[in-house]
Amino acid sequence: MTSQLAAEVRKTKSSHLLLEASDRFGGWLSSTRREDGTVFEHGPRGVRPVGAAGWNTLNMVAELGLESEVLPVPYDHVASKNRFLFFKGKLHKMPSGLGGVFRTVPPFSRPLLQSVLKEIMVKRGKAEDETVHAFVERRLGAELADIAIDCLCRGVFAGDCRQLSMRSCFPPLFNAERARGSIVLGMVLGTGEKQAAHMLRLHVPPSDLAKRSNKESWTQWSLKRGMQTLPEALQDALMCEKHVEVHKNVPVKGLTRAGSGWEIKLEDGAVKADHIISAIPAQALASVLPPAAKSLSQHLREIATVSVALVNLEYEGSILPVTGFGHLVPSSEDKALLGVVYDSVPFPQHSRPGAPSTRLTVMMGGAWFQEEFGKPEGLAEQELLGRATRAVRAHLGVTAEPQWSYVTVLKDCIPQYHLGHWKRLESIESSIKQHSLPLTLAGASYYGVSVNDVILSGRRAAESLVGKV
Ligand SMILES: Cc1cc2nc3c(=O)[nH]c(=O)nc-3n(C[C@H](O)[C@H](O)[C@H](O)COP(=O)(O)OP(=O)(O)OC[C@H]3O[C@@H](n4cnc5c(N)ncnc54)[C@H](O)[C@@H]3O)c2cc1C
Ligand SMILES: C=CC1=C(C)c2cc3[nH]c(cc4nc(cc5[nH]c(cc1n2)c(C)c5CCC(=O)O)C(CCC(=O)O)=C4C)c(C)c3C=C
Repeated sequence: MTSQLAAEVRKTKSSHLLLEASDRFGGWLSSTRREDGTVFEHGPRGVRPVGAAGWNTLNMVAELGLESEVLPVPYDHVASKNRFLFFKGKLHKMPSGLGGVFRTVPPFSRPLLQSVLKEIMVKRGKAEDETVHAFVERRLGAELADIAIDCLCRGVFAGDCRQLSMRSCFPPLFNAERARGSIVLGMVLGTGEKQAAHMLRLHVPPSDLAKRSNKESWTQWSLKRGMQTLPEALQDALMCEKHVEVHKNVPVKGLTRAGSGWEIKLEDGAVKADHIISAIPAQALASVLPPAAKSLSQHLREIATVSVALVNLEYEGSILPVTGFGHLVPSSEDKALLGVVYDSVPFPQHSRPGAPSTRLTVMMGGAWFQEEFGKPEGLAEQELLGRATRAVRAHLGVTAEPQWSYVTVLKDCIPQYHLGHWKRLESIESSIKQHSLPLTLAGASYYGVSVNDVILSGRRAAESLVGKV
């Protein structure tokens, strides 16, 4: 079958070939659509419409004809205003709005404003990079670092803020300190010409949909039939293109140099390419590069990933004691339990019509996966389901049994930008240059893990080649 594919590919005049190892496109964008209309997300569930990267994604959504599929969550929605922490056995609403900044909001022992004002006086750091925890502890105090930032890193990277790099995970805040000596001043005054020029280079004029997101102050959006709709629509659009071929179930097994290009080894057969855009995880790329690219492979292998155990739950009726986007759990409270998303609050349209129901997603593991669960392979679903429902009972007081559940282990699903990630990226880029490899990198392993970042990285990779076509 595959050798037939290799022969077919050689025969066609396609100038662009997309190869996907698995039986579906979209990677971690994965949604279950039940026959009764319920949608459960097993990967990302909301995309932020903010900034050039956010507009770029919405422009693509519009171009793919998905405007009518968009489910926006506006600024004044309860899911935008209410986000919780589970700390010392209790749920706490995170400070929001002006009131939340001036008042002391438990579990914090002083108003956020006090920490923010003090931040302006803190001396500028000198390190080339710093862990997220060290940076925030130095500038805003131990309490915010131990609780709020610890949670934030678990809810974006499923990662440990004591290992993650401030420079690579939160570049605007790192650059703000560098430019103005303070996060607060940097955010208020801007970080100077360098950043502005960078934004201009992005050149993302907003579509009507992106303008609408701005006008209506969306905080995030999803799609009526789930996030998986996006790669499906993209696949359909690509299949209509004359010079593009897309293939699934075709893992790239190896790469060797052939003249000025590559020979791509498939399971059975091979195809030739002038240039490769790699959108596979860094470690997967390392394992297919030729031995001559040993040092590049080594740097790619250093980009670690973590696994997440994800449990979707559906309960009969409206069973939540609070309403909001969900809650995060600091590692000091429970290392294994990262947080719970209250999916039916931001996206009630994904719930089955008729009788009320509550959909939750419990996420576990991340940077603590190995120490808490062992190897991700072969874990008992019942154990993970039990752990998830016990957390829902302890955190939310829900004693009912779920009427539907789905357990999955997402192995190596999220890259970790550990301390010194920027240096690794420099070594990777310079290795590609030094060996004149016709290779461009895209995807979550390098310059941002969000859906927006990843889509923008693909666009940039393609644009960098346009001159060569
Ligand atoms: C649980 C979870 C929740 C998340 N929540 C959000 C969120 O709310 N908002 C947000 O913006 N982001 C979120 N993210 C992050 C975001 O979803 C991911 O970072 C992003 O989808 C990664 O996309 P990617 O294309 O870089 O990588 P992947 O999705 O990993 O895709 C890589 C593809 O390469 C294929 N592949 C691998 N090896 C080969 C090979 N040898 N040959 C051919 N193909 C190969 C794989 O099969 C896969 O399809 C979340 C991630 C997870 C895991
Ligand atoms: C409330 C609980 C949350 C859990 C549990 C959670 C898990 C989780 N998230 C990611 C990756 C990303 N999440 C992102 C955005 C995001 N996540 C939550 C909450 C939880 N996430 C919220 C409220 C948001 C929106 C943030 C906002 O509006 O300010 C993103 C995108 C970040 C961006 O820059 O756009 C990513 C990436 C993983 C891997 C994960 C697993 C435990």
